[in-house]
Amino acid sequence: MTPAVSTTGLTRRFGDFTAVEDVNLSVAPGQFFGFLGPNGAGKSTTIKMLTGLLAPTSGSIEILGLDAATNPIEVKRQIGVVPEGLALFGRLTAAEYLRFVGRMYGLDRATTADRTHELLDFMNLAAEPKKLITDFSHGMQKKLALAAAVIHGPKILFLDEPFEGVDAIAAGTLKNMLQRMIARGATIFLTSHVLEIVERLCSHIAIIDRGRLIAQGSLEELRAGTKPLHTTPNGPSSPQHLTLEEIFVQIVGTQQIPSEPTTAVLPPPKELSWLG
Ligand SMILES: Nc1ncnc2c1ncn2[C@@H]1O[C@H](COP(=O)(O)OP(=O)(O)OP(=O)(O)O)[C@@H](O)[C@H]1O
Repeated sequence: MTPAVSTTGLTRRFGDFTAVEDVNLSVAPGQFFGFLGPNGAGKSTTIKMLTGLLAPTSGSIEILGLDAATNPIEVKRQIGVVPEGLALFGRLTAAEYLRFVGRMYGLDRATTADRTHELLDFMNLAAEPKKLITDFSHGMQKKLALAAAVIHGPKILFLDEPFEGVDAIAAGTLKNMLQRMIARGATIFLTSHVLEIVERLCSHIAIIDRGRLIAQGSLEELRAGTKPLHTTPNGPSSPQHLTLEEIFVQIVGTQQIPSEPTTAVLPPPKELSWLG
């Protein structure tokens, strides 16, 4: 089966510093994929390259079998992105912003209006229609960024630290949306430095440390430590027979694994029939 995302020898240097080195990732369609690693490991740099925001120094990226370097427009049609900095337009209202994004993706006016309405409702952002995005809380901005990332019904969604600074209720709404997309066959690639988030949501995981991929596999394989973990040929020694937590503690060098916001409260299910 053609992978949803695959990279070969993906490398990014900033001057003399190598932020991402020889990363070979493979994400199958329909996977909820967690890209885990401590601060500064290279997660954002990798996701920026996967989404066309940053050019690799070397190596290649394929999205749904398309070479990302030679098919940038087609790739952008198939993906949605919530980047680290959210990249919203602060002087617009949420509805104005979603309408703008929908039209940018080539949706017709009626479809854009319908989806804008549905998404604002789903994300509980419909109560203050005149409020400017700049006056939104961080959690509201994250929800809006996710709404904008899915308005065109992408097959793959990339999220850089989607739960960072988000309260339990907003986190519940975000998770609800992501699980809905997975149920409809979409692929999700999220970065996090929080083991708990990745363990709870993701079916497959890769772990990056100091720019190098040190593990990749299904959650069960990595948790059990029964299957040798994938390592890059010249990478660090294979962390075999360790649980995911032990691997992560080894990387981060502390038992103080950051914890997720408290239990999520899911809003009642609503229909977003075009999603996924
Ligand atoms: N534009 C840049 N110029 C120079 N160095 C950079 C640049 N962008 C990232 N880096 C460096 O590359 C390394 C990886 O950064 P990156 O943001 O990818 O890490 P991360 O895993 O996403 O970390 P965090 O969890 O803290 O967001 C860091 O040492 C960072 O300082």
